[in-house]
Amino acid sequence: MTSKNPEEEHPSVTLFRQYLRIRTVQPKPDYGAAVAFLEERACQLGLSCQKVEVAPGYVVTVLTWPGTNPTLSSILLNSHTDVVPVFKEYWSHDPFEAFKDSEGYIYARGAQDMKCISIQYLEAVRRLKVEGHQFPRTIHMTFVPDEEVGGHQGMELFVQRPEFQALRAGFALDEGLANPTDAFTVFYSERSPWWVRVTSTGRPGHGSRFIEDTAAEKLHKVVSSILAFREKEWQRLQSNPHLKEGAVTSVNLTKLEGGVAYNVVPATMSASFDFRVAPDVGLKAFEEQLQSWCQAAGEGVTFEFVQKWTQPQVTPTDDSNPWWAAFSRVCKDMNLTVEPEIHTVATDSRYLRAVGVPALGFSPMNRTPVLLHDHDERLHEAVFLRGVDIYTRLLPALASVPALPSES
Ligand SMILES: CSCC[C@H](NC=O)C(=O)O
Ligand SMILES: [Zn+2]
Ligand SMILES: [Zn+2]
Repeated sequence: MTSKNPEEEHPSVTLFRQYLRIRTVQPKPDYGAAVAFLEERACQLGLSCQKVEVAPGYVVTVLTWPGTNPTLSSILLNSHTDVVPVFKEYWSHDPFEAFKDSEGYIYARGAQDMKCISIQYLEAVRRLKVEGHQFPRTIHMTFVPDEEVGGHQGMELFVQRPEFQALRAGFALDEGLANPTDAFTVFYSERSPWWVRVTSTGRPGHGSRFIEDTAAEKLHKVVSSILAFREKEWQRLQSNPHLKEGAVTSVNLTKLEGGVAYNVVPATMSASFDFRVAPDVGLKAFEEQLQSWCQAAGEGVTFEFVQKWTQPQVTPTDDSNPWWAAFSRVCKDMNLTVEPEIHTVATDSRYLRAVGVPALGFSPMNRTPVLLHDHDERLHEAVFLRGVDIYTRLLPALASVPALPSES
C-alpha cells in the first residue's frame, strides 16, 4: 500500500493528511475549520450532519448513517477534534504539515491522537456505503471538541443534551493507544483523574531563624507521604507481571508554588498532584487517605480538587456483553491479537460509560510506538490503511448485533 510517488498516494491517506493540517491545537483550536471539513465529508458521503453547540464556540458534529431497524440502539463512533500543543523545535518536520517521509511515516500532531481514527471511521463508512451495504443499527460518528483539556466543554456537556439522548447510543468506540508489538490494545475502563492541590500554611519570619511550624516543613511531610505511596504502587506494578499500568494508581507531583524572597519564610506554599486512581479503588477511603496525610503533616494543611472523577465504570470483556462478543469475534476472524487493559489516560469514554453506554477504547495501531503528546508523533500510512480495513470489518458486525433483551 505504501506509495513512493505522491500521485499514487491512497486517497484515504491524502484525506488524513488534509485533516492533520487543520490547526485544532490547544489552547486555541481552529474548530471552525474542522467542522467545515467534516460538513464537507458528510456531503461527499451522503450523510446527514448535525451540529450541536454545547457551549459558545464548542460544536459537536454528528454524522449519521441510518440503519434499517430504527427500533434498535445505535453504534457511536467517537473521536475528538482537538490536539495537544507542540514544541516545534524538537520536531523533525513541521507538525502541521503532515509530511510523509520516503518510508511512508506521516509526521503530525494528531497522527495518533486521534485524527487517524476520525478519518478511518469516515473511510470505513465510505467503503461500506459504496459497496451497497446497509445494517440494522444506525451508525453515528461524533466529532467532539475539548477532550485534551478534560472534555468539560465537549463530551461532558454533550451527554447531558437531548440531542445525545436522541442518538440512542447502545455502544461506543473511542480512542485507545498504539501498541509497539504485533498486538492491539483495547481499553475497557480507565483510571479516574484526581488533580489535587495541597496548601500548607504556617508561621512566617526571617529566613535566618529557626522558625517552627513553617508551611514548607508541613508541605514536605505531605509530599513525602504521597511520594511514598507512589513508590508503593510502582513496586506493586513492578513485582507483578500480571498487573498492567492502568490497574495501579499513579501520582506525580506536577507543581510547587510559594515563596517571595530568599530571606522571607513564606506563610503559605502549595503542591499539586496528578493522581490517576485505579477503577477498583474505593474512592471514599482514598479521599480519607488524602485527608489523613494532610492531617498528619500538622495544622493548617488543606487540599482541594481541581479535577475529580468519581464514576469509574467497566465495560465487560466477556461474551455476556454482546458488543464485546461482536468486537472480539471480528478480531479473531482477522487474526488480530487483542490485549484488554485499563486506560492510563482519561478519555471521553468515561462520560459515555457514566451515562450507561458501554465503550471500548481502540486505536488500531500495532507495530507502532506510543507517541501521543510526544515530539515527532507519527503513523505509518500502511498501519493507517490497515486500520481502515479493521473498521470496515468491525462496523458491519457491531451494526448487526441482534436486538438485545432490553430492545425487544
Ligand atoms: C483529567 S482531564 C484531562 C484529560 C487528559 N486526556 C488526554 O490526555 C488527561 O490528562 O488524561
Ligand atoms: Zn486523545
Ligand atoms: Zn491526547
